[in-house]
Amino acid sequence: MSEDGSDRSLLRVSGLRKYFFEQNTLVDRLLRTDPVAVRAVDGLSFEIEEGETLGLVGESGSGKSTTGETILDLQSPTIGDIEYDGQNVSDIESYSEAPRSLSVRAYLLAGVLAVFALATLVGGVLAAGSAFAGFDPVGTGASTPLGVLGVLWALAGAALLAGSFGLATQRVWGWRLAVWTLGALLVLAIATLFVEPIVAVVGVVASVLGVLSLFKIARAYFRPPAFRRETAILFQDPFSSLDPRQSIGDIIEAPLKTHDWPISDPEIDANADVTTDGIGPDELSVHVDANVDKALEPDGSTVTVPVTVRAGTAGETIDTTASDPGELTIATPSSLDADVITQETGVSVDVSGTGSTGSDRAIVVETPELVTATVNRDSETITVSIEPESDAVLRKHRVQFLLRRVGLSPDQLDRYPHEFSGGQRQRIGIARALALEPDFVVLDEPTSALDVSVQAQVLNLLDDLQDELDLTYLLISHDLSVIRHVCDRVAVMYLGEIVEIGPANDLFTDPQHPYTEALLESVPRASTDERNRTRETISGDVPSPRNPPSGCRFRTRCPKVIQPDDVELEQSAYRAIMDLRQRIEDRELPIARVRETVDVPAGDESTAADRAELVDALYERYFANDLPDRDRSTVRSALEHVVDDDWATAADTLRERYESVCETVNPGLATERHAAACHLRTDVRKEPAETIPSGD
Ligand SMILES: Nc1ncnc2c1ncn2[C@@H]1O[C@H](COP(=O)(O)OP(=O)(O)OP(=O)(O)O)[C@@H](O)[C@H]1O
Repeated sequence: MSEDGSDRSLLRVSGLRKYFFEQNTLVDRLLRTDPVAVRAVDGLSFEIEEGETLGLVGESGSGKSTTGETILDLQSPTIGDIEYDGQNVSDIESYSEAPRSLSVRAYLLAGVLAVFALATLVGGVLAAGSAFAGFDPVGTGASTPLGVLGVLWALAGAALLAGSFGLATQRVWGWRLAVWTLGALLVLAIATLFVEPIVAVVGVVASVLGVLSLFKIARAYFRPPAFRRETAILFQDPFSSLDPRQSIGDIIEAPLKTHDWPISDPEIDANADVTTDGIGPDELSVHVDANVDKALEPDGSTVTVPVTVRAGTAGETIDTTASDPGELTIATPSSLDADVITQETGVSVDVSGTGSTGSDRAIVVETPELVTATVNRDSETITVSIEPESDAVLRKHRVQFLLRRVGLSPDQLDRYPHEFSGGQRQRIGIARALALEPDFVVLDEPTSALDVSVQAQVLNLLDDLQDELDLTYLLISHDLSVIRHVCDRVAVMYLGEIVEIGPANDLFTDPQHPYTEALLESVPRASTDERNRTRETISGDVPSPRNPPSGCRFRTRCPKVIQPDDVELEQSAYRAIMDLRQRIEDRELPIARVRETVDVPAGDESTAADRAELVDALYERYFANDLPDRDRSTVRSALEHVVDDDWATAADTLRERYESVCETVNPGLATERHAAACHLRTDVRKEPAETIPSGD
């Protein structure tokens, strides 16, 4: 729950599935091999509230990382909905929702493309007109073949014009149309080569220029989706996730460049808040660039630049390194040829010059860091223009700020990852993750590659950053102590499903699902009492996500699997029967080996007594402790069918008596705050039979 007590969901996931399809290549399809689905994430539904940390815990291979990556759209979901801040992620991603503001350069290039399209259209019409309609105002005297090409040029020109209009209005079809028509124009230009080489050369050059400008426009249009700016991921391994050939400054700056940060919002008004000292406001005008919101934080829909203008003294040198570190003082004398010396740490201004008006009074303008001021003075007015620093400077400042924020020195930005320790590298990873000011961060095993001694420092840093920046976290970990230490709520995953979800404290003190209980039991404890307790570890291997068990996926390993009403066996005996049944279904009983140990021949050569001996041997192999009479007789009857090579009847015999609700019905999670998908819970939801999407 968020700090103000409201429970606003930032992320809502419903029915999320992510299947990886194997044997799904063209060759497989030609050979008619059916694709195999690896059901990495299989029907997750949960919410994450603003400001909270949800932990995702489970054994290796349970689908935690795939869940995180699918939520962030680093993998596309097979099916299911992900809503972020009330909006479906696929809508946030859509092209029509791309950033509203385009750079002037992109508009300019779209204009160039339109002019080229228009010229092509006009040229084509003139050539066609001259060849076929006696319309030849500029005397092209085009031949019939050139006339035919002219018609095609005109058509392509019209299509390109439409395409550039579509681009300017941010439509996907505009992009496609422009690409296709430029391709067509290139072919036409080559065709024209055989008819009119000069026209062809002009056409080729123009088409190539068109293609180049198109790619530049595309870069501006097809920025990575807005959703990715609001979210980030911190990877497990700080060694492999940082490119060793890039300086850490470049590493942290990379997402800023990819997303064209800083981004200006044309809907934010910019104005100046001017105080003057010794200079009459009536002789002062201040122009503020509309895009200063790039450099300054807007307050609602307005960004205000505090500007102080004061009279300076001729001969005074103002060294801004000595001023308030949060502020940059830019000064110019009234003459415009002031000697401004930019240093890495600030700006010094020599105001010894005299004003063009003859005054020896200098003008000093103080503005916030990251905007620059230029002063112009004529006999009537002093004009101060405020504009943001260049994007490159703003990005560098941001990188320095981020480095400071994660506890590293901003001077280190030219150094390379190998010069840092594991903990420091993970701090660099955090700085990179936070570069675009995300609201939601997936932390994928953030400390598991680190020394124990630095794990706590990194976790504390993440905690501080969460408070300071109102971050919401999804923390993926198999380390229960990390989860317990950090998370508000916890979801436990097993084979692609959430088996239990609830507040961290409730889940750790009162686990509801046998899998959660087993996971908690498997954690080594520090105290002697605890160490001596009997630890019930989970038996068996995790089944394959290619063919997960029916019903409850944990049932093949569950120490509490539910027996049918008329069966009352010890859990271990029931488990042994279930395991035997599974082996029979998989036809994996080592009959031949057991036959050798008791020296019983195969097939018709064996007598009834031989077969009984073989059944005895098999029974003893799997049931060291004898079963009650009725169960012994059922199991032996099944084994007899096995010995007679009738595996199907053997499996049916066992299924008839021992089939558990755990295998026939998939338990779903109830909507309670603390819920477990287990038939032992009275509030369990019974899931309908599922349909598996195909690999198409
Ligand atoms: N690209 C892929 N192609 C096929 N199978 C995949 C792919 N990525 C993951 N899987 C499978 O999906 C299942 C879930 O993997 P995932 O990495 O999400 O699990 P995890 O719980 O994060 O495990 P770990 O803690 O080991 O990272 C695994 O069985 C894995 O083999």
